[in-house]
Amino acid sequence: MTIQDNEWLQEQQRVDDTVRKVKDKKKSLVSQVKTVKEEADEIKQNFWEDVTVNLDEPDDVIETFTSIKQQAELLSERERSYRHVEENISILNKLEYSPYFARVDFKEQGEEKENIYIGIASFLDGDDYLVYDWRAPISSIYYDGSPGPVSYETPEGPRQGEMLLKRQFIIKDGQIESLFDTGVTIGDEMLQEVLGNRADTHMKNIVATIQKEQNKIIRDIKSRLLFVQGAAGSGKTSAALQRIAYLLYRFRDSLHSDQIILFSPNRLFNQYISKVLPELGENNMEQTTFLEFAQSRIPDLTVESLFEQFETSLNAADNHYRTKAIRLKNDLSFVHAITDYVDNLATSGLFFKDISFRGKILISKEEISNLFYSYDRSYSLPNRFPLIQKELLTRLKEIAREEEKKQWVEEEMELLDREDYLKAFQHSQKGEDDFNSFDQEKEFLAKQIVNNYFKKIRAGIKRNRFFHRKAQYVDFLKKVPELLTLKNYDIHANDWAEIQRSTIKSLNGKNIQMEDTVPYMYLYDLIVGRKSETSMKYVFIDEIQDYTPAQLAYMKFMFPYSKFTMLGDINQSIFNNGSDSPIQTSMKIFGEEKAEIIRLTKSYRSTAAITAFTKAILPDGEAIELFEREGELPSIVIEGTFEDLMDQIARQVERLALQSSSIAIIGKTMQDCEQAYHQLKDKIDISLIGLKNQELAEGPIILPSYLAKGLEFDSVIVLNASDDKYNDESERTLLYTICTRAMHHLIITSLYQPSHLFDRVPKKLYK
Ligand SMILES: Nc1ncnc2c1ncn2[C@@H]1O[C@H](COP(=O)(O)OP(=O)(O)OP(=O)(O)O)[C@@H](O)[C@H]1O
Repeated sequence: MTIQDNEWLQEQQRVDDTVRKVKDKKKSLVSQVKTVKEEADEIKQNFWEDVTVNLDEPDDVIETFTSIKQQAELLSERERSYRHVEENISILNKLEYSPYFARVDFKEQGEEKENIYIGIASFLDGDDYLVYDWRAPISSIYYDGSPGPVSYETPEGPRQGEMLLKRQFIIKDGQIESLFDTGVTIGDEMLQEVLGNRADTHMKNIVATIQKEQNKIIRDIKSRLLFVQGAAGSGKTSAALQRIAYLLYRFRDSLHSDQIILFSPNRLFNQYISKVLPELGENNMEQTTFLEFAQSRIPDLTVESLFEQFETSLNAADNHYRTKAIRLKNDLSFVHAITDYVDNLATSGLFFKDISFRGKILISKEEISNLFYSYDRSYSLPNRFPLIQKELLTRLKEIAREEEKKQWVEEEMELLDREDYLKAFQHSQKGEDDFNSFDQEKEFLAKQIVNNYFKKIRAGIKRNRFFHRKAQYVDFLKKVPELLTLKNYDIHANDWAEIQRSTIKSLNGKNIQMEDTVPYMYLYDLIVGRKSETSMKYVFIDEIQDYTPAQLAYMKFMFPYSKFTMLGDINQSIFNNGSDSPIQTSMKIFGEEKAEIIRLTKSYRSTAAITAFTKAILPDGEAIELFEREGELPSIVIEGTFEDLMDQIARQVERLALQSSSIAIIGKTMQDCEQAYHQLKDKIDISLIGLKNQELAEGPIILPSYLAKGLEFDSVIVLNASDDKYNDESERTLLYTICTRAMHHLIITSLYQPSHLFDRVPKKLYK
């Protein structure tokens, strides 16, 4: 549909009018913010002058305390309102630049026609909505409907009417750059414009062009489990982030951004998505990775990352055992075996550690065990821990008193410096009786010395360090053959012995393998008591296909009251072990009631040429739909020597740099990337991204496959996709994941024969 010049003019006038009002509003807020800030500064400056400090009598202390509290509250109220006004100004700045991106004309039965303009936030002139927030109930007709009869949900129930017009704008700096009237889908023209742009180092919001299926994900408020299976580049992560913004808006009185947590694949990804919510005027949710989460719960061991597991299980000689161990330990039945094992610990079988000091046992593990099992059976294991802590602390106090009289304390006293003596002297002066003897000073010092040493022991007791977590886990492993039929996992007695040996070796080296983390945490939680995260209302898990059944079960255990949103793509698994699909697993664990599965099939990231190529890598890629966007054919380049391969890559980087903002060379493992990096760094300007250096750098980067997860680049060069690099069928999904990171250009390089996993790709789809 063409838009008449005069209509364009009218729309520009409305934009001008809105922008003018936005500016006026901003002006008044800026002067307001100045006043509030000055007030806050003044309170800060005069804080101590305005409170009455008098500590003479108990009543005076209370009065002083109240006065300080009042003053602090006043300050924090001013600071809050300052922040609030600042946030509003920041939204107005965005509206001033681009007040809205869409207009729908809506006529409800028996009412006047309304022109609804939609932008990233609402803006009112008196009672008049000049701009509606994209999350307002009425805005959903823009995403879901096309001209004709439409309806939308409101908290009061559904509303019906007719949409008479659906129009889209691209407005920059207050000027309409493009204007389209659209039909069924949210304008291909607008999407074309948006997607044709170069990639940024950070993800952008998609509120102007959210598609109908994505909108379902964003606005779902009923499901306890929302599962999104979507092709690479279909907007899963984008939908998840806009969903968070939606939830924060919809439940703004009861939901806070720190009650939402997103589990992402790695830290690089966290950075990549960090700007989306602030751009929409919302605070970021909590973000973590499974590794960080596990590490915080196993502080005394170094937790192996999924990627280290990937690298070692690829390179290690004990690959064979490791693969079997991984399969078993990731399975739900292994988690159940732990529950059975713990059920048998009610009357005996718990492992404790001696509480020792200076090489001497203060309280032996036998004593602790006797004490522990002296409680009535009706006390659950976790309930006994606080009781035993209390008892141990009391005993420790008695022991400390004994200890104070010992020779070593005297000896330590000799080594004290003048200041310590001075303190002791001052203390003895303060004593209630006037008897200021040398003995009193000594007593005080002895107490101090012992206390200093015992602080650590006390802290340990409070953290249940007397429970021997490692020994318990090792004991559990020993009992596994009684709890499970290992043969069903193709594990025989000697395999199991080998697996145990390797686990113990890791633990002794203060490390824990990824596949042991969930069992290790779960065992501890069942015995000592879980510290579940009951305040989290929403848990989002991205790249769900890389989570094991055991991990998912543990998530449910840890977040018992949360609603889950899971996003994944079965075709992008790191380990393709061919068991249940993530959907089946999640349904098994979370139940099908109040669960919703949404499938996204259209891929928006890549040009049609790249999507056609990448979907052909998959045996069942037919379901993936292309978004028609022009671009050059992917190419496969073969070289005969490593040096030539590096020269080729350097040349390609130079060529692509002319047309791309972001270029990534993606290798299979870190080792591959390091090797290439050492050659390339002398030829081109390039940064190596690894587990230890997870910072998004400007300019060309080289990174291993698993760190590229969830990211996208204008141009992707696949580092040596030769047949011996990617030989196993299970690596098909990895190759697919790498190739689908490309938006506009995809170059596959190979030393000799390219991987046979490309064999099914028709020749016409690449150069
Ligand atoms: N409705 C949309 N409008 C504009 N851009 C979109 C839309 N949906 C997705 N995109 C763009 O497509 C690209 C891929 O989106 P996103 O990263 O969210 O996909 P994904 O499904 O999480 O991908 P992957 O699984 O491959 O990591 C991004 O550049 C995103 O901005």
